[in-house]
Amino acid sequence: MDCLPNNSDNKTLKSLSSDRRLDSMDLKSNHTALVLADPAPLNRVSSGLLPYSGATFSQNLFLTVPTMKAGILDIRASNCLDSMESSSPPDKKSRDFNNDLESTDTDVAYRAWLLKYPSALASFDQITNPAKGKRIALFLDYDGTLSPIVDNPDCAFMSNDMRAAVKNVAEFFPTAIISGRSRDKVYEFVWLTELNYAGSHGMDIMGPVRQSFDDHSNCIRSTDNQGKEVNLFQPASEFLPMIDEVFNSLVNNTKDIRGAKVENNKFCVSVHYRNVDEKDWTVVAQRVHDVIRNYPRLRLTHGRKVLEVRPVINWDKGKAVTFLLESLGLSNCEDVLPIYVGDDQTDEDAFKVLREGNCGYGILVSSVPKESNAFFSLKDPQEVMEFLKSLVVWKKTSTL
Ligand SMILES: O=P(O)(O)OC[C@H]1O[C@H](O[C@H]2O[C@H](CO)[C@@H](O)[C@H](O)[C@H]2O)[C@H](O)[C@@H](O)[C@@H]1O
Repeated sequence: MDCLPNNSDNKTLKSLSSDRRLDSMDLKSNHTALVLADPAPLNRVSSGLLPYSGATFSQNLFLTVPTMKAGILDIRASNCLDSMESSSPPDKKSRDFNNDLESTDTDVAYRAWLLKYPSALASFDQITNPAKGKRIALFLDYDGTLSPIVDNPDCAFMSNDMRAAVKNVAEFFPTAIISGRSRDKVYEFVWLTELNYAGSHGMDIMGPVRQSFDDHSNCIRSTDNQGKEVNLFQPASEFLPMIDEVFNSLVNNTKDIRGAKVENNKFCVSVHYRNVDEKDWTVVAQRVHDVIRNYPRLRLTHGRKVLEVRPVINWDKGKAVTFLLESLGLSNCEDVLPIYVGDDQTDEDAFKVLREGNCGYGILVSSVPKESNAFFSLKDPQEVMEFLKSLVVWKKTSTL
């Protein structure tokens, strides 16, 4: 693993950052266009942001998913330009291509977008005023939120400054990390015992012991790294052997594709194509399709240059937020203001829960205009850090 040590600072991380490229590519598979790219910025999205659409929730944990026609993988992301500038700065090719006029256009579009999703820094009072007399509960995504996006997923370290900011904020507010990564992996990156962790897009939650959860199916007692008794909620535990099997098949099926990387996130699998030559993206999609077509109980979603294979269950980051609020005894909206900060498509489920519950705020981390269920925005992880620091200052000086 060609990674720098865990204490690498932001400058070093920036040098590891990936190139911004034109990412759109239509992959024709029978009648349906397969498109691999980062989720599209606003001006490039035509309809539904969800890559695999058509799934509906049934009453229980399982999703009802329409049968996939053989040979058709319905990934409905639109053609898009990967312009997540904060995490994927332009490479030389793009810089040459982009002239000053385009930058100005981008700035104008971003400023216009900020009217709809105001900066959480500029609107700090708007966020904290309703929090007076309430407890703020903080939920943080990891990749692209606490650490910049880099080429090698094993090297997505957070800076020491960010770690200190998260540690400080967690002293004042109950704080949880909710990541697509396995819980163990995200803990290895964050390395703070003061937090609660949910891995595998919320399908692996470690939280405080709650007697009331003892009868909850899929909730067991366990111990954390410090030997403290905790509750472990793993709603997809029965999928573990299937996920391992699929992981091995995906590794096997993609091993000849230069740059492709398959990551085992315990209850889901990520297939990264960030480092794959664009001309081979079709092959990546086809190989993933070839594997998962044999598993009707698995579905495919789409993140930042990553295809995510996950169980068809009625569980996501939004459900994880609700579960954690309950676990932490913070589910009364009258007394609690939850704030969720995230950058990815999977974070939209959490933004939606807060928006629809009229309880708390989603903050989208993005340097490009994107449609979102969040209320506010922050440009990049650097701004996330400033926001966390501001919360601490506000709490220390607040008299309420
Ligand atoms: O929910 P998150 O904590 O945001 O995790 C989502 C995925 O993040 C990681 O992939 C992304 O970040 C990598 C490192 O910067 C980058 O190389 C990759 O292109 C991104 O998609 C992680 O590796 C995945 O397993 C997570 O599902």
